[in-house]
Amino acid sequence: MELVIGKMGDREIAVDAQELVTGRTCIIAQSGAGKSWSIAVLCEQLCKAGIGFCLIDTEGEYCSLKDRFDLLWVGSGDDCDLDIERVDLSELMENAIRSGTAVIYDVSETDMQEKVAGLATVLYDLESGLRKPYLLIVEEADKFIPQSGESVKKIEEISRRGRKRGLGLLVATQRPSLVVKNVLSQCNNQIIGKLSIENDLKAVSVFFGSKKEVEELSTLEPGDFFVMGGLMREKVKMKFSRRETEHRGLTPTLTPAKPGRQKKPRPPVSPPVQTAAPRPTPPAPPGDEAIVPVLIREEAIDIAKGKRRRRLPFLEPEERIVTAETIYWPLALVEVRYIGGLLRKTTKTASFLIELVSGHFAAVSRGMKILPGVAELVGLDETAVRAIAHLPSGGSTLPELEADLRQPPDVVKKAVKELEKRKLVTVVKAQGGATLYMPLLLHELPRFSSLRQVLEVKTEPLREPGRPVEIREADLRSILKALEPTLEITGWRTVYYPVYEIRFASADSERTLFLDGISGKELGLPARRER
Ligand SMILES: Nc1ncnc2c1ncn2[C@@H]1O[C@H](COP(=O)(O)OP(=O)(O)OP(=O)(O)O)[C@@H](O)[C@H]1O
Repeated sequence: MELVIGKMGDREIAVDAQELVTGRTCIIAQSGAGKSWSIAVLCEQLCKAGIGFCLIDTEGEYCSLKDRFDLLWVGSGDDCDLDIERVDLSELMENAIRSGTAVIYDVSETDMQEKVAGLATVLYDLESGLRKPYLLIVEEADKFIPQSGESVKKIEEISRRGRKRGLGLLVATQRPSLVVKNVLSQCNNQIIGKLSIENDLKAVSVFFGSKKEVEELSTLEPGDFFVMGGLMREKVKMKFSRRETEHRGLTPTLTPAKPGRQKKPRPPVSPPVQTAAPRPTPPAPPGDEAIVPVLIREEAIDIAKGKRRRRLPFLEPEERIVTAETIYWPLALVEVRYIGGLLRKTTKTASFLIELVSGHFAAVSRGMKILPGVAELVGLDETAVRAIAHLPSGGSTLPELEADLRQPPDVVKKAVKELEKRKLVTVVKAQGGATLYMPLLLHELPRFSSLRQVLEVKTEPLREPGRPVEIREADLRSILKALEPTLEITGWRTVYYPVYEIRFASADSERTLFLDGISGKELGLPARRER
């Protein structure tokens, strides 16, 4: 039997169902490259073909499959079919294997390791007797079978011995270099999408015949994957089909099932299993959010090792790495309104991300980019900001500036003195003896009409203190007001970004370097002692 999963140009691409269900398959791609989407497409096809599987859902994002298909959702909360804390797992899985029922095992609200270990053991033991084709799908495999740290041994055993029992394994990860090597090497089927981190490209290079193909991985679009191994007769690069059910990949919380839906009766699961007891769900207090890091500390240290300074080539670097700490850097997504347009009659909106330690703007997608923002203006008073914003590159005299700012001479003089002290203006004697004040800003001031930042990243509650915020809403408001008097801040969302702070020391000096916790690239952020 074949399952159609996508297209290569106009050609439909189908995989061998037997191989998928009883073989060992890995789906590998970086965050946002379409893993959850492709797993959902595979699940939809398996459901249509009536083939049983159990999907370990770590984010509570697959329950939308229930909108179209008859499957069991085991999890936490009233909307699930079965309460994960109370269900008799052996009974449930025996019935599911016998009847070919699909099960979503939603561990997003539980102690995942323990629940997944229990499930893997039950499935393996049951299949030792039943030997009926059934597929175990493990999302975020790097959490359960990590290269370093505690691994769910039963999953490793399934990867080695499951096939003979009819128990297949599909593991998905965004960080192949962090998954137990034995499991990936047992995967005779590979579905590999976009990857950019060097270590991960190295980890999958064994599956490719040429360096060129490995390099191509970093250029793939979301949904594009190489499919290889026993799933197909030949390696193909294809795009997964459109999903038939809603994609909730960006929503990490459990989503309630729609009321009043018409559904076919579920396959019998007997004897009846305990159902979830209603429990009160107190609203969680809104806390700070943090963007989930991709790089682990060991990798950050590896990257930092390559950045140690050396005086002479070929000699050992003289710098040591003294500390490597994860720092959560405060950012704010700011929404503003102001009067703009050609005739300055239209209300305009803009949004931007600003880091709240020094005032740089930031762009976040797969990693963070630091952009000139208002950092040079932080700490200036409102008239000084207005003065620097009004100074033309050719300079102004004090009386000209007083007229522009409509401020008395002593106020303007004070502002200019402040700018001089901060080296943001220089004083030049023009021909004829006039004193000109010329701006020395390193970067152009932001133009609001071009600011359109959105933030589409996965966040989790901030679990440790972030780097202290130094720019608050009121501080930013006074800078922005000085640049655009009609502007008002209409939205402010603080989010913390993961950064590794690496401290180097040599015999005579110390320095700090920041590495992006997602891309591993160096970030130009201010070190603590420098402020
Ligand atoms: N085959 C596809 N066709 C069209 N769009 C796709 C496809 N695959 C992925 N996308 C787009 O890419 C986005 C990200 O996909 P998805 O959530 O599956 O990524 P992911 O690899 O699971 O990310 P994460 O690891 O962060 O959960 C989707 O919201 C969707 O917009």
